Amino acid sequence: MTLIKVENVTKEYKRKKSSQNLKEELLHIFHPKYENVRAVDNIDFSIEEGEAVGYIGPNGSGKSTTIKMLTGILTPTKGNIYVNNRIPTKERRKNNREIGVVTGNRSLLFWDVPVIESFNLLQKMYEIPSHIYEKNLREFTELLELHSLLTVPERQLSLGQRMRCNITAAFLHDPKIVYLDEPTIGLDTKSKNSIRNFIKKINEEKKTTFLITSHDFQDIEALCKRIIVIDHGKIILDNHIENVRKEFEKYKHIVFEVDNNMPMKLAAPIMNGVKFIYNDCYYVEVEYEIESVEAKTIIDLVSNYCQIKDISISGRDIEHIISDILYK
Ligand SMILES: Nc1ncnc2c1ncn2[C@@H]1O[C@H](COP(=O)(O)OP(=O)(O)OP(=O)(O)O)[C@@H](O)[C@H]1O
Repeated sequence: MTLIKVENVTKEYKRKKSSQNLKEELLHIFHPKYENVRAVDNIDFSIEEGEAVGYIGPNGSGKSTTIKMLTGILTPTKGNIYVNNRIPTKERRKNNREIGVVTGNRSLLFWDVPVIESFNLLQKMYEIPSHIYEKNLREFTELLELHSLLTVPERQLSLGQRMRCNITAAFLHDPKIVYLDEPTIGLDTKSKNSIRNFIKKINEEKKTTFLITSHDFQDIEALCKRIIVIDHGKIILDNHIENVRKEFEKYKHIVFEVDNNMPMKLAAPIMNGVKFIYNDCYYVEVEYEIESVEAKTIIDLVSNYCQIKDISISGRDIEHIISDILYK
């Protein structure tokens, strides 16, 4: 079932025009001039129930604007958005009950009261039946290790602790869809892993649908099978990560563990599509173009010069592939 449908959506902001000189600046105080900024430009996509989709793009490409339209905070300038068959801006209250939103820079908790009090207030706001609330609270406290944090006010929590509590707050009412805007920004590896494991579990067990923006590609690779890439407000790619890898991956690396000190770079013949990246007494690293050379050819070549003890072959990570698509 399609849960999110975005059809030919454009969003323009009105922004005060900046002036070039003091005279113009003074004139603008009395007669301000405005210009339109097109943050999202005729985008189209749909997301099925239970999918976890990575929404990726450089700073200012239109990700947050899209999420704000999906949550009903902003109205599209053009086009249609349907979330669970509703127009979010027209049925905001109903929409709000079915979604959760987590952003790295806005909190769902009250600053000065113990975390558990914030959770209790959310239960009342969302009218969560007691048995569901208590079950979720118990489960999430366990998964995100919140036991010692529940009695502490938000202002006394570290960034990672605050994010774990915010994630809990966003999931207490069993939302159908969760928008995660930079959920692991500024966190250490342990906190990132704990949040990723939690999201993965909820996605798998409750079939919750996720749209995730993150500049950390490890979040995207850990959580999403599909990515949508937006640049200057336009969608430039919408595909499964594995398909993107297959389509755009041009090079692979082979690292050989060897047991002699042959200067490969000098000894091996120069081959088209093959580059010696590194070699010392123990390791040789080769980059090869997958279209023109086979891994076997390189293995045979290296084995002519060295005793090979171990081999590992790796592709380029998705971050580099996307960066090539965006910037080349
Ligand atoms: N309230 C606003 N008024 C005017 N322009 C805005 C407003 N909000 C965003 N913009 C502009 O719209 C464009 C898209 O911004 P948006 O915040 O959606 O990008 P983003 O992809 O979320 O960026 P980031 O990765 O930095 O969070 C930018 O050019 C931004 O300057």
